[in-house]
Amino acid sequence: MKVTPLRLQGANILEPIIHGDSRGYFMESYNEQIMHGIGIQEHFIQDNQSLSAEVGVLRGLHYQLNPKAQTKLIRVLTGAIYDVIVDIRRNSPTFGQWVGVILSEYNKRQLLVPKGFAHGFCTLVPNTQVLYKVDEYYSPENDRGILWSDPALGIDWPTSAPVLSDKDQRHPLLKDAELNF
Ligand SMILES: Cc1cn([C@H]2C[C@H](O)[C@@H](COP(=O)(O)OP(=O)(O)O[C@H]3O[C@H](C)C(=O)[C@H](O)[C@H]3O)O2)c(=O)[nH]c1=O
Repeated sequence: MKVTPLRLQGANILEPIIHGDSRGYFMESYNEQIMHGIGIQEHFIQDNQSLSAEVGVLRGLHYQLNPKAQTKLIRVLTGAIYDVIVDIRRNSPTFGQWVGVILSEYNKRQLLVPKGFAHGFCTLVPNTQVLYKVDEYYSPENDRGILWSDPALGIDWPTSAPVLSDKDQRHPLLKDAELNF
């Protein structure tokens, strides 16, 4: 497993070992012992999966408040996404800063998103399926969001006219968001 720290403290790109042969490939997409060996001690308790049919579907920016804040381990099964995380830890020196990475079925990269980050992605190809592990259960009462197009964030999304859920069209700006990290 190759680990590449991102410039926002605690966020990492993980690249598993791919065992290719004439049939295709095999990889251990998740191994708790290896995760613990590289310092990722979280115990993931829920797996999520989403399918986005179109290019330009944007889901986010989402997070759960403490005490139900989630660490997320994200990967793409089919297709490709531009995956974005935003540091929303009030005392962080990188508060309000974001990083974007491409995760795809081809690069098989995984993104570890620590608690205290808002997360969102935009699909780059049709029929993109995203899988992700979380270490806290879904908590609708603690589910919050930040507007994808918040000018204070200036996220360089691959489209200026994404396909959004009604909910994702109505999130507050970061300056107005409820935070407790
Ligand atoms: C997150 C979640 C949702 N749901 C239900 C709630 C809704 O009835 C339906 C769709 O939920 P939502 O529109 O929040 O799904 P996404 O827009 O894909 O949001 C997710 O994708 C972004 C990128 C994230 O980072 C979040 O983890 C997650 O919120 O699934 C559940 O039953 N369990 C869950 O864990």
